[in-house]
Amino acid sequence: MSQVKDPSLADKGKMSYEWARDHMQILTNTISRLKKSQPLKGLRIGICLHITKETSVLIMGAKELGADVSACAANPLSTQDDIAAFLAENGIHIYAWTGQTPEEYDWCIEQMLSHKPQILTDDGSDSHSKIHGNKKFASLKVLGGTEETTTGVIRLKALAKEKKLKYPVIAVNDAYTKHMFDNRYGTGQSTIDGYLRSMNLLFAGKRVVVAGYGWVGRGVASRCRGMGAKVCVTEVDPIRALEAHMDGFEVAPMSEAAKTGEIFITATGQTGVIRKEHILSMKSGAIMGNVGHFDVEVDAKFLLTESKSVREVRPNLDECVLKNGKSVYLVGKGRIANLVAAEGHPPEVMAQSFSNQLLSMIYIAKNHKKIGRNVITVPDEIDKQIAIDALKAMNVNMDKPTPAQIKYGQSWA
Ligand SMILES: NC(=O)c1ccc[n+]([C@@H]2O[C@H](COP(=O)([O-])OP(=O)(O)OC[C@H]3O[C@@H](n4cnc5c(N)ncnc54)[C@H](O)[C@@H]3O)[C@@H](O)[C@H]2O)c1
Repeated sequence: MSQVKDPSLADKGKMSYEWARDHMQILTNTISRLKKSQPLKGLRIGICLHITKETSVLIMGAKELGADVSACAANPLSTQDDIAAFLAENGIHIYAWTGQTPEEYDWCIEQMLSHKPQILTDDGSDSHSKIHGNKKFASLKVLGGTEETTTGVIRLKALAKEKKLKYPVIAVNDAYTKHMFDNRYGTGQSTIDGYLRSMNLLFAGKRVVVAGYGWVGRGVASRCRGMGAKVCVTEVDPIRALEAHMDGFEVAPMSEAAKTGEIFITATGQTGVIRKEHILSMKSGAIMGNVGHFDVEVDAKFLLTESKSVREVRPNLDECVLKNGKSVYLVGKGRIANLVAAEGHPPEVMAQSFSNQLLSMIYIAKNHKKIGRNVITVPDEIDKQIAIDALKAMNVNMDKPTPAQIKYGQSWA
């Protein structure tokens, strides 16, 4: 029995699903192409992803290809309740609502796992981690899994390194057609969206500090610059710091950037990036938040429990009056702001990510015995095909190398 916030939102969810579906041509074309052969027939698929309108297109697609799907959210605050209601009405076993307590979040993952998924798709690896760390699920026979995000891939690779990984996993995040586009352009745009919905202040002329210049950080920094902000990047990797410098951004340590920044966005996947000492040195009025996977980048606990007072001044924006008398602001409780304060990535970019997900599920179904207990990347032919499909969907034509060029490219003389 599914559990969602309000089943009466299903009609609204249907409209949202249709809007996303109609802008996810790459994915819907793939689903139509494969529908006849039913490559997921009879398979139980477990999904632990952000329950958004784009995810509903993936879930309904897996169902159309024959799967029995159970689902839960990959974050306690990111579920779109109308979409969850729509999925429940359409035969998906779903356990998701927005505003979950940590206990409810955990319970929902366990409910999803109680359907005994044979293929498990995760974003952040909380469900993969549960299978590996909780005796209750030790007997589950998972054929293989997929993982959507950088942080989840890091956790799975750590398991594989300790030789504890129980089944093969495809690191969907590592496909070119995923991280170069979703992490960069998807998060770039939806971060601006989340911050605007929460604070609705002007970016132009503001000093924005972006922590991390990986795929996400690059996208966020470039979109903030596009909005007219003066962007400063903080990094710990010398090559990425150099790249940010040559891309024309100021680069500084957080201890310096904290004193002058007006808006802060963390995108590192690391813990303790904006700490108490940074927060205390900020200017009154500073706004901070995080778009990395977990809520460990900004010290939200300090802000929310050790401030003189805390009040929600706008949706997803807490004003924290510090003991030093300054007021600073936290977006979305320090959780993934582009999903908590906005709707996550736009459908066109998720069509690429979720085509990778769907084709990886099918690959696992066919090849799980061959892969072994490893984390592998999305096969090259799938990645390239998605790029070709994406170009087609966007009406972009490219050149083909001539036979002479192919020969020249393979010669040494
Ligand atoms: N919000 C979203 O929708 C979304 C989408 C994709 C990925 N993510 C998440 O965002 C995070 C970053 O992903 P990515 O793909 O950019 O990873 P990445 O590995 O490409 O980049 C992370 C960068 O952060 C830097 N870094 C690490 N510690 C730092 C510190 N203390 N200070 C400053 N910089 C530091 C690293 O050197 C690296 O350059 C991950 O948690 C990932 O799961 C979120």
